[in-house]
Amino acid sequence: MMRQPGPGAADPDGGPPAVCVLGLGRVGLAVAAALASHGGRVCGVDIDPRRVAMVAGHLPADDEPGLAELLGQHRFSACSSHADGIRRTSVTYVIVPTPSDDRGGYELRHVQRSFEQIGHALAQSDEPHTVVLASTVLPGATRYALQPVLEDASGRAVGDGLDLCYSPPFVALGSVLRDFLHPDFALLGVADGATGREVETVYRRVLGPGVPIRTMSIENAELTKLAVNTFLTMKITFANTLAALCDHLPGGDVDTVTDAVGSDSRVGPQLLTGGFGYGGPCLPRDNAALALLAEVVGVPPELARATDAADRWFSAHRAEALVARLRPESTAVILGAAYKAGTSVVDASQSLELARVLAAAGVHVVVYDQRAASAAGRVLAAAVAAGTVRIVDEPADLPRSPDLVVIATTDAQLTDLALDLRPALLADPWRLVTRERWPAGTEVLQYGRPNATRPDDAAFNAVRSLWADRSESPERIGPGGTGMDALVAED
Ligand SMILES: NC(=O)C1=CN([C@@H]2O[C@H](COP(=O)(O)OP(=O)(O)OC[C@H]3O[C@@H](n4cnc5c(N)ncnc54)[C@H](O)[C@@H]3O)[C@@H](O)[C@H]2O)C=CC1
Ligand SMILES: O=C(O)[C@H]1O[C@H](OP(=O)(O)OP(=O)(O)OC[C@H]2O[C@@H](n3ccc(=O)[nH]c3=O)[C@H](O)[C@@H]2O)[C@H](O)[C@@H](O)[C@@H]1O
Repeated sequence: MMRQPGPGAADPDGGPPAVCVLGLGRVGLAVAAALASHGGRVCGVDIDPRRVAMVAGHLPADDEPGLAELLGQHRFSACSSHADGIRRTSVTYVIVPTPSDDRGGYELRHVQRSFEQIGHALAQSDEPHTVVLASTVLPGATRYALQPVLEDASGRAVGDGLDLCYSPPFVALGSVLRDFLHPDFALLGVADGATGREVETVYRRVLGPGVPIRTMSIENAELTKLAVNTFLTMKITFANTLAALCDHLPGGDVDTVTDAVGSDSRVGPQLLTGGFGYGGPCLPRDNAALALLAEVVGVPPELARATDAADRWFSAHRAEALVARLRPESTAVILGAAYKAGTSVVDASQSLELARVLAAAGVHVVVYDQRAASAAGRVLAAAVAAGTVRIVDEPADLPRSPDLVVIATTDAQLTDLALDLRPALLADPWRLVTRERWPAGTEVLQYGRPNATRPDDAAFNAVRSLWADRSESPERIGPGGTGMDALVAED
């Protein structure tokens, strides 16, 4: 094939390397905008024309803080042609979906397709190029499943003017720009010691001098990404375990405990808030992937599995407890449909799972979310069609004095709304309603604190039995009393 010289390698203004970002989704669009905001020329490419149109400001962008202001800047362009985007740049970031597969790993078909497209574009040029995978994958995938695709399609070998790196961002939805530009560290996996220089140059410019770049092998970087996410879920689940223990302790208060535990610098305070369990497009799937890797190489997978099993157990147990408090035909309002405050994303939302459980028990459920109502409607389409769940985005459409209100996310405006509704029972998993605001006539249930408005002697008795005559100790204290061991064993 005839190779054409590409204009890619150097920026015409003599600036930092020009970057192509393949995949302008929830993460890619903001990452591309962040790269362009710091002086580099960036060309985004997406197979979805609506995402391409967002870059020029022709369509409203995602509701990421700061993103709208960065669209339409002259250094940031987008197109639908992989060849155009790649040949005008010297570094290509790939941030396309890697959905979970039925074993718990990540599907690679979108990344493979992207690597083919990059390979075909690079086959036409002799210019040096660096390909950086940023999507979440299992350790080994980049080198063993994806590098051959790139080499076959380009007719070039990695190491010979073609660099391959793995560099996933640590960004949470709702703060992608901030997290990308100000991370605790940047993670850079390189094919061998001599590669990755172009990416380091990009990072040095974008991230500033204070951010360490952890450069390591591709496989170590793949594992590091997975390790951070799975460690975070373990931390959240640990906080939820403390919350469930505090439910049964006279005067228990999970925030007092986690504040103190988190102030130990070996532990740290972040993601140590007991609440509603973890959801979203990322965290719920990463333990399954780590467990799969562990199992395949013969390492105990139980730690990762137990985290997920405990998370599911807490959700199911909390939902059952609410169902037990309601009669069929009762009305329940769930405030917040997204997996966390500040986003319209409903993937693996704990709130929608609760809606399903309550509706299945015959409760009339109304879910409120200003941003996520339409996405929630798609997820709960069957229940909405059956008339068991109603989804609204206007406070005026909420029923007054329902039997139950649940404040599902930490969105500040939901607290006022919950109080206005004057429910009989108010479930406040995140303990957002301060005691002086508890409305008269409403029973308030806060996860991680004993039910102060209706003290439950049975819960305290469970603790007292620790010191009772062993013959009187209830079975539930013994192993298996919660059914958790069965859950782990089933996985
Ligand atoms: N959502 C999150 O908070 C985070 C996600 N990640 C990882 O980043 C990756 C992407 O995630 P999201 O941005 O959430 O996905 P997304 O689904 O929001 O966006 C992916 C984009 O890629 C585009 N695309 C698919 N195939 C393409 C191709 N061949 N060429 C060009 N564009 C293509 C799609 O049209 C879509 O716009 C996943 O691996 C995810 O695990 C990493 C950190 C955070
Ligand atoms: O790899 C990824 O995709 C990303 O996954 C998470 O980002 P995200 O899922 O957007 O959101 P988080 O803010 O971490 O929250 C995740 C879930 O944990 C819950 N959570 C969070 C904090 C906490 O203390 N307790 C708790 O239950 C939240 O409500 C939410 O459901 C990580 O925070 C990012 O660093 C990572 O890059």
